[in-house]
Amino acid sequence: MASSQPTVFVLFGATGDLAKRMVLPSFYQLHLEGLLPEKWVLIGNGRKDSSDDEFREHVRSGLDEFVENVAEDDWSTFSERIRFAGNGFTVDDPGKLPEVVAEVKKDIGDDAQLVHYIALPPSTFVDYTKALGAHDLADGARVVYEKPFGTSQKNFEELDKAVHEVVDEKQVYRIDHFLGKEATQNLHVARFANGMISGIWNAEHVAQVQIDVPETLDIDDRAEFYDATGAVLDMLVTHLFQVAAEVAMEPPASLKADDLQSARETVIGRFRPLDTAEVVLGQYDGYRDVEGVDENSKVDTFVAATLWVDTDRWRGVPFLLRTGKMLGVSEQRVSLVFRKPADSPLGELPEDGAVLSFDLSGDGSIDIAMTVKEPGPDFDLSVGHLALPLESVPDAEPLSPYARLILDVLGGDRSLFTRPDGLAHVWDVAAPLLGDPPEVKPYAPGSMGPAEADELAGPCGWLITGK
Ligand SMILES: NC(=O)C1=CN([C@@H]2O[C@H](COP(=O)(O)OP(=O)(O)OC[C@H]3O[C@@H](n4cnc5c(N)ncnc54)[C@H](OP(=O)(O)O)[C@@H]3O)[C@@H](O)[C@H]2O)C=CC1
Ligand SMILES: O=C1O[C@H](COP(=O)(O)O)[C@@H](O)[C@H](O)[C@H]1O
Repeated sequence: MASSQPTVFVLFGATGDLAKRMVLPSFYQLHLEGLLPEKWVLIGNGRKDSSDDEFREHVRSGLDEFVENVAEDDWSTFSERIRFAGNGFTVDDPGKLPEVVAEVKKDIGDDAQLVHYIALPPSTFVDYTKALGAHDLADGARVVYEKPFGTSQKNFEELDKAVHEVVDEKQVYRIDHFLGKEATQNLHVARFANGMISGIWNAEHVAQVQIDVPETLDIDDRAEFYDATGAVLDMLVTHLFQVAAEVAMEPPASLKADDLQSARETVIGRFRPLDTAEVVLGQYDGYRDVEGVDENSKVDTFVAATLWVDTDRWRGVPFLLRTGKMLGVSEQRVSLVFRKPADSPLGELPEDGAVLSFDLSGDGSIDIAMTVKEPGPDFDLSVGHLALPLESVPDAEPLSPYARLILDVLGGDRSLFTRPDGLAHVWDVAAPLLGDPPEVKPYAPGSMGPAEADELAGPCGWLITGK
């Protein structure tokens, strides 16, 4: 639950794509489910000088697009708590924000918790952080940073320094929304709550781990952002590394924020720097024709990589990571492929005949693949599948990842947010790839990426085939 303390939520970048698609619909979900404090106000910020009503119209059109059936009563109680403070926000000129914050605090209480959500292009994070300090809006506030927290090692270090000059680490919430997914949270619950799983979560039993996030999505709406970023920075070193850390971490002392964060950040420190011979980069045919993309762009829209985790638990087990745009299928799956029993009396067994997997998409699901006798007169082996959709769990009320993470910010729980020590290691792990990337190979839209990526997966192959 969020705290009951009155809250002023300032959304920087309130007119942007992320705000419209994720943050505002999630806030609305929390409002509908009664999970927000009794007294709260959301103040949108932007560079234009829009009125409260103009911004409310903008919010409403976003909800109509991304939320099913917005009821008028619900909208009315939601919209009356929405304000807009325009004219930008810089060190030299704070625009209207300080005066609107003061007005709102007068109304809901001077002790209101201030939460700043920075949903802006990453290039602006340093300046907005400095402006928070310059205009006395940082004291005691919580500050949420969107990903990526740093666009290069140098930029990460500069941002980290700027942030810590203005706020204490305990005030900082760095979002990686893959950590907020229901099925991602179930990675450690499945493992630490179930004796049948905890004992086999290691190299003795697991032959390989696949973290596979192919997407059919293109990049049309975000061409400029994407062409400056690419799949490695957009997905691999952010979401896929964080999920790999969730799988690979040692048992935390408790599931309290500090212990869980430490377990995740410590294991990132044991990721071996990537070997570019084990990385395949790709770009889909037609990418350079997209408006906003450089006609000679060499940006990667696909990456597959083998990650090695140098701990006793995982030494020798490849973590196969893959993601890309315009592929044949959209899935988000973490799979632990188990070793075949040695000297089985059943003879040759399928490579993918024992797999525990977590579907991270939507409300999430936990699935098991196991080798069984194919029912019938003959003694043939086949692979059967069991699925546990998490929404089918009694009393389940799944939250979207953004709703989960916003709720945690309001409640002051930093367990599912990243820390700078882990992020600093991420740049070390990625350095060989960023410094000397392999050639970007072409692939056909609708395929599963360059053929070279298939070789990384070994005899098991990628479990998601797109067929
Ligand atoms: N969109 C997505 O799907 C995802 C985005 N993210 C992250 O969320 C953040 C926001 O992304 P997104 O919403 O797509 O970005 P947008 O490009 O839509 O920008 C958000 C808003 O920021 C303001 N803005 C843009 N450029 C500047 C600038 N130079 N200085 C000050 N304000 C500026 C604009 O508002 P105005 O004109 O009103 O000032 C704009 O509407 C990024 O860090 C991104 O990496 C993370 C996951 C997914
Ligand atoms: O952060 C990002 O994530 C999305 C995939 O996230 P989803 O869970 O919301 O589908 C990805 O498409 C995008 O490129 C990336 O910026």
